[in-house]
Amino acid sequence: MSTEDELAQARKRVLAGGAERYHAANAAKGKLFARERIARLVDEGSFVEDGLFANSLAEGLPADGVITGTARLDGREVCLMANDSTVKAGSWGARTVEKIIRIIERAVEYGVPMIYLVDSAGARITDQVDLFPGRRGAGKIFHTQVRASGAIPQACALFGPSAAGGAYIPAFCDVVAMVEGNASMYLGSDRMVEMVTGEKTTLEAMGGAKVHCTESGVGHFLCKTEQDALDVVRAYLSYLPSNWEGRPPVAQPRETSGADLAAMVPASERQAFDMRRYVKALVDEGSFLEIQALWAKELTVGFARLDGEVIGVVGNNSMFKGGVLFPDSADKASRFVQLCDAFNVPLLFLCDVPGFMVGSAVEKQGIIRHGAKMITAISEATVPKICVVVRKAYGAGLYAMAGPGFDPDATIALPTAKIAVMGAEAAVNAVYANKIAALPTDEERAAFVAERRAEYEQDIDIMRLASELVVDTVVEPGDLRDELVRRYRAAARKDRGFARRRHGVTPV
Ligand SMILES: CCC(=O)SCCNC(=O)CCNC(=O)[C@H](O)C(C)(C)COP(=O)(O)OP(=O)(O)OC[C@H]1O[C@@H](n2cnc3c(N)ncnc32)[C@H](O)[C@@H]1OP(=O)(O)O
Repeated sequence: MSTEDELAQARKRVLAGGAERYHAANAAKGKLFARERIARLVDEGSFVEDGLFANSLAEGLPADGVITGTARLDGREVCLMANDSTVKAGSWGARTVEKIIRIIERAVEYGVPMIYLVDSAGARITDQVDLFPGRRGAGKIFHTQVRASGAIPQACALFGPSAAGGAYIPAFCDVVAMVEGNASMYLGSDRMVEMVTGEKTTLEAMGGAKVHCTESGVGHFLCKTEQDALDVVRAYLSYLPSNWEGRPPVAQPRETSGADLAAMVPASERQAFDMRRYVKALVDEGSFLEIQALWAKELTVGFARLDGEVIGVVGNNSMFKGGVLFPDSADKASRFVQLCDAFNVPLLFLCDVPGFMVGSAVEKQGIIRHGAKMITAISEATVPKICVVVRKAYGAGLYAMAGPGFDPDATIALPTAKIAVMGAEAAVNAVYANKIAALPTDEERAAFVAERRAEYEQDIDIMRLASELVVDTVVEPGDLRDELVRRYRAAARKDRGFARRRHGVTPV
């Protein structure tokens, strides 16, 4: 049994983390000590730690390299873990693994978000028999995370490496914030890659924050500093309930920025406009939190507030690749729709979509299964869904954006809306190519095409579609926000039911 003094000494040693040289190395990279990260994130004095003395009989392994516990964040309970990279580079020993599993299990039991502050070399290779293969080995961390997914929010801030198995902790989170320059995720280190494949690369080039936030889509927020990463985790959680049974927190309603929605949408569909600007002008000022802003930019997704209530926005952005849907944008949408559906966040689809990309490159990438995944997510989402056709909704793009066949609570058209199997130019070409080719002069061909196009445009006129009940209403852009507020309010009492099956077989 320790004396009071010995206990205080032991506590002090653990709280100091690893040897000074590791602290100095981290500080030189601009990295904070794991305990400082926690202090900066949670409400002051609210952190309650478990397993402080884990592996304390071993030399040089304070807390076994991970800090776990409960805390309050903006007044709400959370569970968290933080790797201490001053202890064997934050690698996982057997107690590390047990502590991580226990805190995730606790988060599920308490029905509160789980936050992962990651900076880790993955499995502690020297201790592998104890931590790797068993029933409560490292694999159990991932199993527990997957079972927790959709039950509680899981958010990760990544400050340093997350090597090998360590890379899966972020991967199983809803979102990952990565600090530029220091954060990286990879299955094999640069040394291992060279040994196995001969490729010479670096952690940054292969799995750095920029790569994952702009190219692979594994990272969701690219952050300049550690503080930015902590702030974005806090912001993310502010839009979500503590668990799947709750409703998202309601905030004080705010006015819009006052920007003119009508003026933002050019009449010619050949002219691009920035859907992110449009969203920002529609929702409560300053409330749009865009997710994966730098990846698959032809589609924008994120949380926002409408009269104080949280919504999830999915919008086509014609500023990038004309707003056409690609495999990555389809994946981005499906994941976000699933996230919103899991946590009772109503969805708003803002359509300006020419359809899915065509051609051999995307077919080889499996555009059909990626598109099918997006359509599956939208079909399975039972939260209130409103589809606003801002400009065009062509082809399967209409289906992927929760068009009328996908049980939306409403399909709203703006006067600029066009809904069609394809645009007029493509349609006339598809149907009349032989007839056009048979005409003798350019003038005759041009006149024929212009006539057919005019007929086509008349056919898909939005007032005709309103009269056929294809859309539920047509509103002026200036009335859109009020219309949405009223409709979401009405849909809030919707009975979402439960599907009588285990789960679908999702196209992957
Ligand atoms: C589930 C399957 C798995 O997860 S297998 C895990 C495989 N992990 C790896 O291959 C990562 C190996 N480690 C690294 O690449 C580097 O340590 C990284 C993470 C990039 C950090 O580099 P750096 O900050 O320079 O630290 P460092 O290499 O000087 O290491 C500091 C001390 O920690 C140790 N360490 C590191 N990684 C591990 C590990 N996975 N298992 C056991 N020990 C590890 C190093 O040996 C070093 O110790 P010491 O200071 O020499 O006593």
